[in-house]
Amino acid sequence: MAESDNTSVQVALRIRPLIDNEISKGFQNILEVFPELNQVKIKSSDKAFSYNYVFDTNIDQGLFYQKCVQDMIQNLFKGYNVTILAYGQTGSGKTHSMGTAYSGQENKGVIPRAVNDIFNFIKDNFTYDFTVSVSFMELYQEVLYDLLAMKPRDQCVVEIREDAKSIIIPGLTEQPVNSASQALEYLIKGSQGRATSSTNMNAQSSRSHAIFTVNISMQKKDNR
Ligand SMILES: Nc1ncnc2c1ncn2[C@@H]1O[C@H](COP(=O)(O)OP(=O)(O)OP(=O)(O)O)[C@@H](O)[C@H]1O
Repeated sequence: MAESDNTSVQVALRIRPLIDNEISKGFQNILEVFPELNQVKIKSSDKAFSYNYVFDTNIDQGLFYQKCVQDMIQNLFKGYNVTILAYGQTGSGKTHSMGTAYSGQENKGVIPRAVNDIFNFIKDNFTYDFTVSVSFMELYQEVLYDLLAMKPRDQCVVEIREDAKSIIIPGLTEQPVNSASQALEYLIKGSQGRATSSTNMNAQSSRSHAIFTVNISMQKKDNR
């Protein structure tokens, strides 16, 4: 993944700042952070936890991406699958960090930054022809929805199947894209169709899992 070791799965802990609502209720941060050791300690106990990366509340979106995601994007062009997964309880900052609810803003998260890097790599590469497509799905209450089907929600349901080699989703929309902005338009359109409502811990909770996939095929120009 990046500088700290070469294992195929790495974990980054990002601690989000307290939001206004929490500050007004007197909530306090309970973690002591040792970024240089990639460790956190619960202040009231001796319990410490280590990760591949630990980011304190002051890390900005750009540095977060640069430190723990950007290097992985190169691996796509070496033929690897790259998965970036955000895990945490409601309100912990998954949508913010991933940029799934991107609407064109400056303070963008991982997905728009990764899409930009993918197309920058393609633009600078003259050896290969590239074909890129995107898909976007949502798992909500055990039902899988195709967020790019552009149909009424009850007609967007797709099924998960398994063939001899892999998991497949027959009928899932794959939109061909030629630029970062085109790919991000689909991210914006798809995320507008997601189920959201409030939880006790997040006024704008996603209430679901979302998977945005970028498929890249590359063919050496000489081989045609
Ligand atoms: N690093 C951060 N800096 C500033 N604000 C943040 C950060 N991370 C999250 N937030 C804010 O915290 C709130 C909750 O974040 P977010 O919606 O991303 O959580 P979530 O994990 O996706 O929650 P859910 O699972 O309920 O969808 C939002 O108001 C978001 O803007």
